[in-house]
Amino acid sequence: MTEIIDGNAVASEIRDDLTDAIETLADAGSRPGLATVLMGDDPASQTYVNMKQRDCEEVGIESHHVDVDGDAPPEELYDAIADLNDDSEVHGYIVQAPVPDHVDYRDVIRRVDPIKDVDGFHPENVGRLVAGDARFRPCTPHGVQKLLESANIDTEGKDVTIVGRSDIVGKPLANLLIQKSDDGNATVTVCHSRTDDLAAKTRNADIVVAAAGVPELVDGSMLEDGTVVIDVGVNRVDADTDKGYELVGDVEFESAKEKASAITPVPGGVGPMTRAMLLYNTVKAASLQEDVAVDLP
Ligand SMILES: Nc1nc(=O)c2c([nH]1)NC[C@@H]1CN(c3ccc(C(=O)N[C@@H](CCC(=O)O)C(=O)O)cc3)C=[N+]21
Repeated sequence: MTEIIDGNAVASEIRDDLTDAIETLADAGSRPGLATVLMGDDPASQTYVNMKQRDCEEVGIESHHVDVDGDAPPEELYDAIADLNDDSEVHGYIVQAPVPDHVDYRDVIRRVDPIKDVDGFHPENVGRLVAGDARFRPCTPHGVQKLLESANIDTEGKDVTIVGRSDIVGKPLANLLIQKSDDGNATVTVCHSRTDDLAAKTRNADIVVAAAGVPELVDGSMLEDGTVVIDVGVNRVDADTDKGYELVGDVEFESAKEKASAITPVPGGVGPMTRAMLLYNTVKAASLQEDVAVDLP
């Protein structure tokens, strides 16, 4: 039987576990604050922002939001960032990607105060992670690690094939999984659009993480029996539904499920974990800035 890993359930447990830490902070007189910044009106980004606000409410994190006009000059976004860096009620914030084409996301990230960088994208935080001294683990890779842990899937000595080399998922996840630690110790292969014979790499894997942003790129024919399959893809494809679209992963679920020992669905897999780990990083940011020790799950 293939185990369907329930990301909504694991994310809900993490939110529960975070409430203790949030109470500890409240007792010390501070409430963690998370802000989202959205430049432009990408509909997917708007959905995520709304979901994050609901998550915050549920656990007792104060949520803030800043909209920047999609046609505004980059400086307007930089000003919003400077304001958030100065705002003592905001312990963490993220600038929703993608930003409009006339803005360079790297220039944006460099302006975020690293202690408030709950995405973990600032070069200082990337460097710390690579050096094995992560301050904020990027939310999606961290969520993948927590999902594996929740399903009792040990990564030690395992062959993990990551499909996708993004700065947000593939690269940081590869770095975390090769680290000498209980949630690392894996042998990692990172594949991408120029990889020769992708199927040979996925067939060799004990664990496949699909994070390429290509709908249904990985199917059952590319997997050996017993593989653990983690689907990071959240692709909106046009469909005849109420919303006019359907959410499709980077894995062809039905055929992959026939081979997998465990698999994450889309929706309801990695997505909710990404949001839960954002709350986690926000609590950690508040703990660091307020100098109040907390127990994190
Ligand atoms: N600075 C920045 N940080 C991010 O972390 C970031 C970003 N930009 N840009 C876009 C991606 C994507 N992302 C998702 C988060 C949650 C779900 C999620 O909760 N998905 C639900 C359902 C979503 C739905 O129904 O549309 C699920 O998979 O079950 C999906 C995708 C965060 N990202």
